[in-house]
Amino acid sequence: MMVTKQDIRKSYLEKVKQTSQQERRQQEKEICQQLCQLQVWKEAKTIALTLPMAHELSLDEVFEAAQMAGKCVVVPITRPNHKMVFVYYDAEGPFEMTDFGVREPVFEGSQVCPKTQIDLVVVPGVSYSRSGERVGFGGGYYDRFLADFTQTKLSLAYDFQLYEETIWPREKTDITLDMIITRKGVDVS
Ligand SMILES: Nc1nc2c(c(=O)[nH]1)N(C=O)[C@@H](CNc1ccc(C(=O)N[C@@H](CCC(=O)O)C(=O)O)cc1)CN2
Ligand SMILES: Nc1ncnc2c1ncn2[C@@H]1O[C@H](COP(=O)(O)OP(=O)(O)OP(=O)(O)O)[C@@H](O)[C@H]1O
Repeated sequence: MMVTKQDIRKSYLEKVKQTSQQERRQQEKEICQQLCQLQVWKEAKTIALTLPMAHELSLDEVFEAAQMAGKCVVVPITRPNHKMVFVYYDAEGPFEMTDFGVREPVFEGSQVCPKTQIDLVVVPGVSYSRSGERVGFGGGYYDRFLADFTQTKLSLAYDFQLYEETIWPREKTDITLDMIITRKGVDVS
């Protein structure tokens, strides 16, 4: 049987629905604790996060931890041709709602953070394999952005997001992550 990335996305949404809010919040807390123990986290001055979609692993804890540690947080704005820039996050906004249901800072007036300035990118996604392969929501935004990114790129995952093997077809443009963090700890490719 051929499993497509689309199948993986569908099955992910079902698993999210089947997981209680309480279970999700608990895993997020533990995942954040795992992340904060890492040397790359401790050393990172500028961290790229995302503003949430309802079904995604919440980064609320991570935003808070970053702010407590005095780190600089940048978030993405999607641009034409599946490009993405990261801008300095300002909780005060202004924001606008995208068609795909994520709040984004308004591009005009935002200060773009140069890619070379980012020490750590927390990459959103649907599912991952132990070798660091990732399935996202299908825009190819992160694959494009990370193609020439040289610092640390990692993802945070609920237990059900992590597959032992890459069971979906791998594309040449897919970028392999440096680490995947679950509540149990770090999986390095
Ligand atoms: N919270 C969060 N923010 C994020 C991402 C994310 O995964 N999570 N992204 C991570 O990338 C970017 C936005 N990702 C997107 C992914 C797909 C589509 C989209 O329109 N998809 C089409 C189908 C795919 C296609 O053929 O282009 C659709 O839904 O109709 C839009 C944005 C930037 N911000
Ligand atoms: N660097 C790239 N250059 C050109 N096309 C690319 C690049 N990276 C990805 N693509 C294309 O973008 C499309 C979506 O890719 P894919 O399904 O892997 O997205 P994704 O990783 O799920 O999404 P995202 O990165 O936005 O979370 C595919 O058709 C893929 O071939």
